[in-house]
Amino acid sequence: MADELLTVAEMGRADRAAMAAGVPGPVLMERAGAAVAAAALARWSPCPVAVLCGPGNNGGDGFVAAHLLAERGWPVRLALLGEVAALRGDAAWAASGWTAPVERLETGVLDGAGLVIDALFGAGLSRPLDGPAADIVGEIGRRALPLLAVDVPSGVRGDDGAVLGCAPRADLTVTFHRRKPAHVLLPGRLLCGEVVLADIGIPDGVVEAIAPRTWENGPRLWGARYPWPRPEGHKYSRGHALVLGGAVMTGAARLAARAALRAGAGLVTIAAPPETVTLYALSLPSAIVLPAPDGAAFEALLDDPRRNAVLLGPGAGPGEALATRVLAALARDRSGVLDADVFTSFAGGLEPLALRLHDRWVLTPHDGEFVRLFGPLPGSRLDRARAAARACGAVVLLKGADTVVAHPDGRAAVTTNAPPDLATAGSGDVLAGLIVGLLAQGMDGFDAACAGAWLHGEAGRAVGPGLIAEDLPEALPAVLRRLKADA
Ligand SMILES: NC(=O)C1=CN([C@@H]2O[C@H](COP(=O)(O)OP(=O)(O)OC[C@H]3O[C@@H](n4cnc5c(N)ncnc54)[C@H](OP(=O)(O)O)[C@@H]3O)[C@@H](O)[C@H]2O)[C@H](O)CC1
Ligand SMILES: [K+]
Repeated sequence: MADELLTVAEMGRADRAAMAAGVPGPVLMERAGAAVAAAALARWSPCPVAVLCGPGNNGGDGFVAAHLLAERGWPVRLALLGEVAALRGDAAWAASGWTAPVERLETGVLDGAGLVIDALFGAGLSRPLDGPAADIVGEIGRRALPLLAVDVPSGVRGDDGAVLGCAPRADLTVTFHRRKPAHVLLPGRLLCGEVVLADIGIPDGVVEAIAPRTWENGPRLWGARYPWPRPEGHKYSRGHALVLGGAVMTGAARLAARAALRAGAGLVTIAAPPETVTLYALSLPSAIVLPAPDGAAFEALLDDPRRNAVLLGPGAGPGEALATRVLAALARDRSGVLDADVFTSFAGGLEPLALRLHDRWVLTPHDGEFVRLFGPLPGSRLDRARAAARACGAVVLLKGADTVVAHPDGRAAVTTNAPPDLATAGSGDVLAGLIVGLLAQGMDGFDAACAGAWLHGEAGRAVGPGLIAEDLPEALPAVLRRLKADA
C-alpha cells in the first residue's frame, strides 16, 4: 500500500488531473464502484445488501457497486438521501444504470440486511450528520450490522479523522488512489476497520506532481537511510549520545540510555549527579557514567565534539538548572532530543530557544505538554504538529496513539503501529532514547523521529499485553533483525 496520504483537496486535484489526462469521471466512478463490489464479494458470502447512497459522488460509487452486486445475484436494496432527479454529473450517470427501485433513506431499508454499504458521504462531507442520515447511522450501530464504507465511514472527515455528528463503525473501508489522513488519525482510523486501497487508474505521475507532504510512518519512508553498522565501522563511528541523568527519577535516563544503546549508538554517556554515579553505573554496565555536579561540568562533557547527540529531559527535574543545560547544548553544534521536564522548564513558551533550535533537534511532547509549549493551536494533530514545527524550527513529535512527526518544512508522518500497551510509565523515555541513539548515528531529525516512533511501536507490539518500559529495549533486537531482513 502506498504511504502517501492525500488531503481531500489534493485528492480533488488528482481526480481533475486524471480527467485532464484523458480518464473520464464516469470511468473513475465505475472503477471505484467496482472496487467496492469486489471487496464485498471477496469478504462476504452472498447475502442481502442494503446500499445507502448520498447526494454526491460517494453515492454514485454506491449506485455502481449496487448494480454490480445485483448482477452477481445478490439481493440488493438501495436507498438514497434526496431525490434521483437532484443527482448531478457522474452520480446522475451512475444512478441511470440502476433500474431497480430507489427507496427513501429510512431505517427500514436495513431490515433483513446481512451487509450494509455506506456510500452516504465521502470527501464532500461538509457538516455534521443529522436527520435520516444520522438516524440510519445510529440504527446500524444498534443492530451491529456488518458494514463496508465507501472511501470513509460517513461522518468521518477526510482531512483529520474527526467525527462530524456521528459515524458508523465499519468492518472494511475501500478508498481510492491514496489513503487520506482520516484513515490513520484517530478517531477515524478506529472507525474504518480494515482499509483497502483501490487503484482506480489515476496515473502515478499525478501524485508525483501533487507532491504530497504527508505519509504513514514506516520503513519505506526512512529505511533506505537507516544507519546499519558498517563492516569497517567501530564504536566511535557509530556516534556518542550524551544523556543528562537526574538525581531522583533515575529510571527515566536509565531507560533512555539503554534504548539509545539498543538503537545502535556506539557509546552512551550519562552525565550524572555525583551521588547517583554508582547507581547509574551498576544498572547500565555498557554505558559510561560520569559525574556532572554542576552546569560547568556538564558543559565540559558537551565540549567533546565526539558526543554528537544529546538527550535532555527524562527524569532531569524541571527548573533553572535544566533550562541552562538545554541552552548550553543548543549553543553547540549538536543534534538532540528535548523531552519531559524540559517542557515544564520552558512552559511559558519556547521563545528563549527559538533562535537556536534547528531540524536536527527533536521535541517529543505529549498532548498536555504540547499545549503548554505551543498553546491551543487549531486543527488536527497533523495541522498542530506542523504549525509547531514551523514555529520553533525543530522537528516536533506529538506523542499519542497516532503519533505525528512534523518537520519545519511541512513534511509530516503519522505513526499507526503503536499498541495501547505502550501507554505506561517510562515508555516515553525509551522513545526519546531511541531517537537520540539514531541521531548519534547521523540520521537526520525527521528520519530519526519517524524511525524511533516506528521502532517503539514495533517493540510494543512484540511484547504486547503486560508490557513495561524495561521490556522495550530488550524487544528491539528482534524488531531490528526483521527490519534488516526486509530492507
Ligand atoms: N478519485 C476518487 O477518489 C474518486 C472519488 N469518487 C467518490 O466521490 C466522493 C466525493 O464526492 P463528492 O461529490 O465530492 O462528495 P460526497 O459524495 O462525499 O458528498 C457531497 C454531497 O453530500 C452533501 N453533504 C455533505 N455533508 C452532508 C451532511 N452532513 N448532510 C447532508 N448532506 C451532506 C453535500 O451537500 P453540500 O450542501 O455540502 O453541497 C453534497 O451534496 C469520494 O468520497 C469518492 O467516494 C468518485 O466516484 C471517483 C473518483
Ligand atoms: K461513505
